[in-house]
Amino acid sequence: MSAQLFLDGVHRSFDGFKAINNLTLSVDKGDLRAVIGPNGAGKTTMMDIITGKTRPDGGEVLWNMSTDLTRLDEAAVANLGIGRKFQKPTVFETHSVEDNIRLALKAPRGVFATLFHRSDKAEEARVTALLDQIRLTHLRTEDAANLSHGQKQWLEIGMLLAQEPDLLLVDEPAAGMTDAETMETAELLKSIAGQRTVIVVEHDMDFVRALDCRVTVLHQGSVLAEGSLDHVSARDDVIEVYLGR
Ligand SMILES: Nc1ncnc2c1ncn2[C@@H]1O[C@H](COP(=O)(O)OP(=O)(O)OP(=O)(O)O)[C@@H](O)[C@H]1O
Repeated sequence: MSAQLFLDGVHRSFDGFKAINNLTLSVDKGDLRAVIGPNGAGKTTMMDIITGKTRPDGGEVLWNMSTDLTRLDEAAVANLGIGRKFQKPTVFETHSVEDNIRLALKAPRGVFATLFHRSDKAEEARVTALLDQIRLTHLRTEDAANLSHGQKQWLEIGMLLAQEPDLLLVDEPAAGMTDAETMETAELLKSIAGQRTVIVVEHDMDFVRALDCRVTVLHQGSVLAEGSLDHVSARDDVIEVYLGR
């Protein structure tokens, strides 16, 4: 097997409730994967387990089929090149867009440093390339505080990219975005995949459709269905868990 990330029989209960129940999931290097599922399906808990925030009661989470992430803490997981973007954007509001990226370039993985350093040419080229990728070149000298919600999300994605993650976990990026921002975010994540692996948890089906990628449906802590969005959304069991019939 060649999966970059392989969850094997993972369990986690909270007060007897099985939030993650024998979850097995495999993602290859460079994949773009959407994870969907009704409220309480275990999506956030799954991300928490991958990133070392929550320890499972059992099972393994293998990185490159060798390192069991469940034995590591959050900092060690981040250090392996696994970056996480939470739903709420966290950028340095009183710094310019380009300085936010510069700070992230200097920081150790998983921690944004708080000191500025002198920039060199290579670093400036990287800042320029990242700003271009996240579509914020025209706003590079603007304070981050003045960005729209969607632009702040892109900036934070850019800050994570500055840290060269191999795997990017993104939690509901489209929440609160305009329709145009939502579609641009899908394009951005598609442009990141291939070089990096991207796993996106999302509720917005227009966004998931725009991602045009393999979809995993979680339900009661395990995988209910997997395949294209058309494939999974045509299944009676998926329709049932979404519509509660
Ligand atoms: N720290 C915790 N303590 C107790 N129960 C928890 C904890 N974390 C999660 N749960 C429970 O586990 C279940 C799965 O929650 P989780 O947040 O992973 O679902 P989700 O699929 O991300 O849902 P949503 O789409 O609403 O964010 C829920 O019933 C939740 O209440």
